[in-house]
Amino acid sequence: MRVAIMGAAGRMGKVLIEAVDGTEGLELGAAIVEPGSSLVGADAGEMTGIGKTGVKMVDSLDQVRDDFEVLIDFTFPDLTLENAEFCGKHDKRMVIGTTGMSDAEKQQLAVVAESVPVMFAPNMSVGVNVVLNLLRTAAATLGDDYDVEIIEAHHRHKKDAPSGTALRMGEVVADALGRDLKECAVYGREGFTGERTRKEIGFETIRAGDVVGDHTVLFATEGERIEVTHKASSRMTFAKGAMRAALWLQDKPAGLYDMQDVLNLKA
Ligand SMILES: NC(=O)C1=CN([C@@H]2O[C@H](COP(=O)(O)OP(=O)(O)OC[C@H]3O[C@@H](n4cnc5c(N)ncnc54)[C@H](OP(=O)(O)O)[C@@H]3O)[C@@H](O)[C@H]2O)C=CC1
Ligand SMILES: O=C(O)C1=N[C@H](C(=O)O)C[C@H](O)C1
Repeated sequence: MRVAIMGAAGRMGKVLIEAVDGTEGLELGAAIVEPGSSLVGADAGEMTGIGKTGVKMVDSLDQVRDDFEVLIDFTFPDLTLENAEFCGKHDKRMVIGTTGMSDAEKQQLAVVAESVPVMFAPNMSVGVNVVLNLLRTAAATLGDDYDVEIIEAHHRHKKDAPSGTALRMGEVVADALGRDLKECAVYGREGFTGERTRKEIGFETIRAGDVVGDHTVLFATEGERIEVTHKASSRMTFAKGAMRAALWLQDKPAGLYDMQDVLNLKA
C-alpha cells in the first residue's frame, strides 16, 4: 500500500518516512511539505538520511493525488481538517496523529469518516494505549477516595497544552469514575485557589528542552499514592504505531477508529 506523509519535514514527518521504509507492506508514495518550502523537488529519503527513495517532495496534496492510498498526517488541526476533506472527496484512508483539536474540529473529522476509514489517536505508542487500560482499572477500583492529577512534559516546540495524550488519560479516568471531564478538569493552578475539590482532575504541563513525551497519572489519598508513568524516549515508537494503523486500515470499512481498535485493546 502506498503512503503519503503530510508535513514530511516535521519532527514526526521525518521519522514517519524512515518507518515506512522499514515496514513490509508499505511503500512511500508521496511526501508533502509546507507551500514554498526550499525542500520542494528534493528526495524525501535523502532529507531524512535513509538514502534515495525516488520520491520528490511536493507542496500540495493535489499534485500527488494518484500516488497514494493512505495519508499519514501529524501536523496541526487546520491543515489536518483540510486534508481530511481532500481524503473524503478522493477516497483515501487516513491515519491522524495531530493533537489540539477542538470538539467542533473532531466533529468535522467524524463526518469525513462516514465516507472513508480514518484512524485518529493522540498517541500511537503501544505503551500508552496499554496504560490507558491500566488507568481505567485503577480509577474504577480506587474510586472517589483518591485525588487524580495528570502531569505531562514535552519538548520546548510543542504548541498545544495539555497534550492530547494527557487529555485522553483524563477522559478515561473521568469516565471510569462516572465524571464528565469538561466539568471536573482544572488546568494549572495559581494564586489563592482554595482547597482542592474532591472530584477535580488536575492537569499540569511542563515544556522544556527535547523531552519526547512523559505522562504521569497520580492517584493520591491519605496514607498512600500511586503514580502510573509512561516515558517515550524515541519518536519512532509513535511512528511504528502509525505504520501498524495504516496496515490495519487497509481492509476496514469507512468509520472513525482509534489506536485501541488497532491494538484490539477495547473491552
Ligand atoms: N499521535 C501521536 O502519537 C503523536 C502526535 N504528535 C502530534 O503531531 C503533530 C506534529 O508534531 P511535530 O512533528 O512535533 O510538529 P512539527 O511542527 O515538527 O511538524 C509539522 C510540519 O508540518 C509542516 N507544515 C506546515 N504547513 C504545512 C502545509 N500546508 N503542508 C504541509 N506541511 C506543512 C511544518 O512546516 P514548518 O515547520 O516549516 O511550518 C512542519 O514541518 C502535533 O499535533 C503533535 O502533538 C506528535 C507525536 C506523536
Ligand atoms: O507533540 C508531541 O511531541 C507529542 N504529542 C502527542 C500528544 O500531544 O499527546 C503525543 C506525544 O506525547 C508527543
